[in-house]
Amino acid sequence: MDKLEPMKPIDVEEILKDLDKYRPRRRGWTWRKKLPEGTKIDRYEYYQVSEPLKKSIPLPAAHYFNNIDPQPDVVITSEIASGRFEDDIRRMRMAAWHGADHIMVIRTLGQSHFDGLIEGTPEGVGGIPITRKQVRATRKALDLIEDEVGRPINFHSYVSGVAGPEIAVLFAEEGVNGAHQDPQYNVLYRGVNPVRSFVDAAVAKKIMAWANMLQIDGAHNANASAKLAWTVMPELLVQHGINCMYSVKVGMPKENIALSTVPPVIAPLPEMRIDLPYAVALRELFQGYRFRAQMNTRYIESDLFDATRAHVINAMLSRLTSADLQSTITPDEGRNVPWHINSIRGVETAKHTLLALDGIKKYVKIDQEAIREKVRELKMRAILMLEEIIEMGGYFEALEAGMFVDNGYYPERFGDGIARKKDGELAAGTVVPRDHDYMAPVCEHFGYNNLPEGIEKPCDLIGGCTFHKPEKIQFIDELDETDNVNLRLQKIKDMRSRNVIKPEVEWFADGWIQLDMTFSLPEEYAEAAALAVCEKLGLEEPTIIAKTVLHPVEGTYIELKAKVPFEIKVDELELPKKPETLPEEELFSYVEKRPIKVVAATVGEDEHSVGLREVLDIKHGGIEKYGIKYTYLGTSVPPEKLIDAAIETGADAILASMIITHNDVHIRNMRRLNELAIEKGIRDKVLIIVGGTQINNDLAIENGVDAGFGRGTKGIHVASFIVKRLKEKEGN
Ligand SMILES: Cc1ncc(COP(=O)(O)O)c(/C=N/CCC[C@H](N)C(=O)O)c1O
Repeated sequence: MDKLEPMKPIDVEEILKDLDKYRPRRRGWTWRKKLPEGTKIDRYEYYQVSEPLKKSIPLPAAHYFNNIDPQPDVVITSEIASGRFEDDIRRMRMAAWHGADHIMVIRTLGQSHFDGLIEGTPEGVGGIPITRKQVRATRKALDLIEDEVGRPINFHSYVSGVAGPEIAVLFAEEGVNGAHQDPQYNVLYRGVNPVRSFVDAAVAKKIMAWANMLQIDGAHNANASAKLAWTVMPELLVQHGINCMYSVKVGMPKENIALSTVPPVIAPLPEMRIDLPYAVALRELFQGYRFRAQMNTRYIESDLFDATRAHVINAMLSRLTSADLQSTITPDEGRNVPWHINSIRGVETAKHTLLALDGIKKYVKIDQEAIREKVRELKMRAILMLEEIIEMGGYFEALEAGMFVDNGYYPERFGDGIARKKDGELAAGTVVPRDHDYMAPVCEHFGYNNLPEGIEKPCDLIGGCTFHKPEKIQFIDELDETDNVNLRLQKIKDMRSRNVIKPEVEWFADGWIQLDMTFSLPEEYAEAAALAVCEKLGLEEPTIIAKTVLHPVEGTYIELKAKVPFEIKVDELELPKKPETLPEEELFSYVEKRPIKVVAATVGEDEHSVGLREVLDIKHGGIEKYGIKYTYLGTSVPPEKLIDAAIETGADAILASMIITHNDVHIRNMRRLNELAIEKGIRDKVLIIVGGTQINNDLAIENGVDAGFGRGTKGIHVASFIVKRLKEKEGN
């Protein structure tokens, strides 16, 4: 398959075909192609955008502006890790269409403790088992997806754990474009021996540098682990410094070294006043490096709205300072492994906020004087901490003394840091000094290597290594016949062959749905009541995933997930009838011969007019475009007035917009219009057409009018209906 069928799901079996022969089309990271300042998109000016996509899904409000879908200059990450790569691939396509060009896959739980590579396609827990087959299939799928959207997509995972160097080689061989690599992560959060971690990191970083991979460091983990994250701000600067310098010393170019920066706090703290000086200090200290911004997972609760607000603030911080990547931790990380919808919501939030703040620095500047003192203080604290680390004898000694992730605001110390023994922890004593005659005939190998004189590259000694002779790569297909993608695809094939479907949240037809409900009960009763509702609905495994106390006794909002016990037969689905439209030429010529007049208004106490104006005005392709003349009476017009106007103007049709449906007021207004037209003796002379977001044709006809148009109605739909009816009544 050399390209995706536009309106067909990705065929995973096609992806898996000839995987042993697949070679990555490129190596290394790709940045977005920035457009010049003042670039016009439609009639609007932008200052921080990049080349547009060929295919994409714009933001919800784009349809007001000719459906433009500007792409910010900043790379946007979608973090995907359902545990099944065949479903991850589908979500990657969704995310790419919404504007993500950096796909990051979390690894299955504990992969950092596997001391070798794993093979095949087992299902993961909390993330995907990174294996050669999974990496290759995913990169091959991303090739197709990037061709479909028209922009390179960066595939990213993690080089850590006791098999870090092996993972780095795998990624370099398979064209992975970016990876987290920070030895401090191994030490502090995976309990790997410090010396082993740093030696492995040097080996891995050299390979990543050769593959031109972007590196993200692990500083964010400190303020995602500390009890009070703002207190580790000085340490974050130190951690970034350690990993940056170590990476430069190994030979990594600065433009490939991204500092992973997440804001230390969140509301109810005055987050911008605390986070902004930190963000400014970081960018001043690390000029020339890259910045990967990300909201702080530390504070993500299960409230999607709160997580989204945090996300907006973080992207705003990026625009007020600078960012090269904006990572979108899915807002649901606080409640379950990311679901499709929440991965997409995360990408939309980043894109929306970055566009909303496009060029904001033209009007809003940081008052460098006002912020100077705070920035200076943070730098001083970090420098003092570095000096003390040196006095303690260096990094490993400071580590043993528990200097890191201590909750004291340095130099304050609480003594609750994470201490790791230089000669202890996982894989202690496994670093063996290289003998004088040590020689490894492989390329990009860090450190002492007693190579013979005159060879062009080390692997010439063995006729090529896997970096220069990829045909030497050993591709293993599957090792576990009970846990692999072929078995999982069986279920998908079976359902597709029977043309049945189930709802899903992360895996194909996994059966899960999300419900929310509100009870006028205190929270514990509301939770019990919500579960009871699910039981009565016959749903399985109802589980509460979030709740909001609206008031201790007045009300509680509950969100649940539950499984549906049935399948839906796709063939039996009744698709809503699309409003028929006549060819535009036919509309123009009919109205030219037979002039049409309408009266239009938003009836009742309804002030919404945008939708109706779109249906009327030539600017939006409204009925005016076809020569139909309209008299617009405005908003909150009583039905009586609309009928009188129809009589005065001899209108052929009445267009009544009804957005408010509270207490069925829209239904009462429909019936009223019909009754009044009958009373005034014009019912057979005038078409009554109603419209609104909650309106549908059946409802309209049931309540005595001639047609009802819902969300997304355009002028051509209404013009076609009027002309069709007049033709039926008066002949051609
Ligand atoms: C420097 C480093 N190395 C390895 C791993 C992963 O390591 P394991 O495979 O889980 O052992 C991590 C993970 N960070 C948390 C998730 C990513 C976050 N959502 C982010 O986008 O930054 C890490 O930070």
